[in-house]
Amino acid sequence: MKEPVSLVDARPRLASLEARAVSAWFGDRKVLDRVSLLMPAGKVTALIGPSGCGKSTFLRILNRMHELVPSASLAGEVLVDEVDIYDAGLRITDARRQIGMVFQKPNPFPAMSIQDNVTAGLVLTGIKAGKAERADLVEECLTKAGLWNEVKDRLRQPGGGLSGGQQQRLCIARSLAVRPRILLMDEPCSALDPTSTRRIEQTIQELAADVTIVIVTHNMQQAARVSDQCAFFLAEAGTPGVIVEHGPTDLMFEAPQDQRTMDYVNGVFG
Ligand SMILES: Nc1ncnc2c1ncn2[C@@H]1O[C@H](COP(=O)(O)OP(=O)(O)OP(=O)(O)O)[C@@H](O)[C@H]1O
Repeated sequence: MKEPVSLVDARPRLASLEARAVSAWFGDRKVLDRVSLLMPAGKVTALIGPSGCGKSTFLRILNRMHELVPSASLAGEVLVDEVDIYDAGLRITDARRQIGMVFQKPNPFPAMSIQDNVTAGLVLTGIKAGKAERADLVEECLTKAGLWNEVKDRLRQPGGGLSGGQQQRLCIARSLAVRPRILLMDEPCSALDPTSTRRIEQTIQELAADVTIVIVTHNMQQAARVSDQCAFFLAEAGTPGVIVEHGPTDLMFEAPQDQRTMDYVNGVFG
C-alpha cells in the first residue's frame, strides 16, 4: 500500500490576497459595492469602519464563508497570489486551508485536550501526521501563538480550562497547524481583557513574518499598533459599504485624504 504523504512539513510561501470589485448581497439587499483591496504578503491589514458597513461580510468573502448564508450572493474576484479562490476548478476546502479564520469569541473544543485542539484541523483538511510529527507541530504552533510556555506542562488537559485570552491563542495555534498562507481575524480581542489583548497583539505582529494577516477591529489604537495598512469602510445613509480610503497605517491616522476618515479615526463618529 502506498504510504500517506505527510503535508505537515510543506511550509507554504507567503501569499498576497487581493479583492477585485467585490460586491455582496443578502437577498435583494446590497451590502458591499465593488470593493477592491490588495492585502500584501507578510503584512497586517486592518479593516476599520463603523458598525454595519460590511467589514465582517468582506472578511467572510475572503475565505468563502459568505456563501454559507442561504440568502447570500456575491460578485467579483478574490485572488491568492493571482489564483481566484472562487474559480470553479478550486475546491472550497483547498481555499479554506490556505485562508484560516479566527473569530471574535474564542471557540476551542472545550472537552478536547489542548494538544488535540491544536491538531484538530489536520483531519478535516486531510493532512496526515505521525505521533512525533504531531508533537513537533503542537509545540511549534503553540510557540508561534505565544502560548507554549503557559501550557507545555498540561497539554493533555482540556482546552476549556484555559482563560479567555489563552483560549484565543489556542484558536490561533489551531489555525496555524494547517499552515495557512493567510489568517483572517474578526475582532479577535473584543471578548478579552486589556492584558490578554496586548498579548494577542504581540502574537499578531510576530506571526506576520510567516502569514499574511487581515484583521477587523473597532479599536483604533489596536489598528494603529498592529497594522501596516488600513482600509476604512463606510456605508452612508443606507447605501452599500465601500472603501472610502486605504493606505499605510501611519498616513491613515496622521494625514488621511478624506475628511470622513479623519473624523472616524479621531472618534468623531462610529
Ligand atoms: N446573515 C445576514 N443576513 C442578512 N443581513 C446580514 C447578515 N449578516 C450581515 N448582514 C447585514 O449586512 C450589513 C453588513 O454587516 P457586517 O456584519 O458585515 O458589518 P460590520 O461592518 O462587520 O459590522 P460590525 O462592526 O457591527 O460587526 C449589515 O447591514 C448587516 O445587517
